[in-house]
Amino acid sequence: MQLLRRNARKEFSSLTLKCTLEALLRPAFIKSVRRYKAHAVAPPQPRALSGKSGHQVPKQDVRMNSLPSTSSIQSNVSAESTSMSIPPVIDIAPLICPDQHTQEHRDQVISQICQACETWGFFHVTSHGIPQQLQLDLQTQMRAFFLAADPEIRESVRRTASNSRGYADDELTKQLKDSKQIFDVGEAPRFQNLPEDHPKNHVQDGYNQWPNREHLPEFKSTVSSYFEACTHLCDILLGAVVESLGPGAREVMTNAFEEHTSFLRLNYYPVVQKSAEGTTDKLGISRHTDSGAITVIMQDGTAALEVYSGSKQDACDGTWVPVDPVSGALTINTGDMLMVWSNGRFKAPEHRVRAMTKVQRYSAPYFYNPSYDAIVAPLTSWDQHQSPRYRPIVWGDFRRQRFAGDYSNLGKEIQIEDFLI
Ligand SMILES: O=C(O)CCC(=O)C(=O)O
Ligand SMILES: [Fe+2]
Repeated sequence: MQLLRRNARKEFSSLTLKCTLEALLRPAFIKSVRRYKAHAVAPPQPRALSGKSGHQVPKQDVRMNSLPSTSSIQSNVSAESTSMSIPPVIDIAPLICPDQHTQEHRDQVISQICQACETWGFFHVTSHGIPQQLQLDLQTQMRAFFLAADPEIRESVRRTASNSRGYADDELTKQLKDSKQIFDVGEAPRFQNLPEDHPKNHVQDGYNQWPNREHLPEFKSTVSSYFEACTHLCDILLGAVVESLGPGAREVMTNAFEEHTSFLRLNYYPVVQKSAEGTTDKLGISRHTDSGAITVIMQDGTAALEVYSGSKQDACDGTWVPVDPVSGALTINTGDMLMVWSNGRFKAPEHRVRAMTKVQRYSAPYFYNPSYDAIVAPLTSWDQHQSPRYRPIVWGDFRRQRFAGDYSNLGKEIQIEDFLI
């Protein structure tokens, strides 16, 4: 583990912001236990698990994509987009550079994050420490990969039923084919002196496949750097919310993420065919919740992501609310595992992506997932009045079943509701 972290450290040597650099290098490359301690913060007051806590999600209509096409990221996001952004925008500088802020500031930020997780399950973060240049570089590589004229560049890394990592253009969400193409990559291999596809480097999700260096020389290093930066950001975000989940939660999470199985997905949404009215009934991604703990989404400047304001899975009691990109921010959402750990207090929001009818879109969600053998069960000590609402889940089993459903239509896909007590 330490060795891998040390290799990743090299990737950041070009970062310039001192605070960012320190934040990226300091805790993420030492053992998880110490990572969380390095960011230890006073717990915010636990909030009651009640529909009345926090603000209510206002109802509003789906807003159609009105942003111009952009080839570069957040800097091109229009003012119109940001003013419509309803999930909160949280400046997390006090978490990224704790030495430069007071404990009070850190506590404020943590309580904002917890409130966002309890209500929307979505928020945007600024001052997150991931350099804009790295994001721009990632977008350049995404375009180079997905738009490469030679299809063999993608075909050579196509994922299979036994290897979830690589390229796909046939992803299913809730048994529906998404109008997008993806490339998935996970943690660097354990044995770096052996090829990535060596059996010793196979994990449950498979192994990383990389396009030929001759065609895309910067792809692997850029994607790997961005992956490590997201891991570090998620360590910090989880470290922030964990204190509010009661005594013992930090240790549980620390153990659960010791051998994290996170993966980064590169999404490309091509322009789909539309009707004479200029609309489509297709979706970039159908409604779903993310199955892991936390997702960090880098959106390009094109609005299409929406969160459901309704109360129930697959219900019709809410509306689709835009989660438009915010200049300089990354978009964060909570997933099923954090919802289970928090015993339903933090929401795993249903979200979807509209299909592109005018311009193509790119996004890069990083899914922060626990160890395969982590047993995820409700932590109830933060509210003694609650009994567990979910049965314990072995993350690796849940993940395996979800991937099987994403890969081929198995009928009803496993959902977190199946674990409700
Ligand atoms: O493209 C986006 O903005 C979000 C993607 C997403 O929700 C996912 O890949 O699970
Ligand atoms: Fe998602």
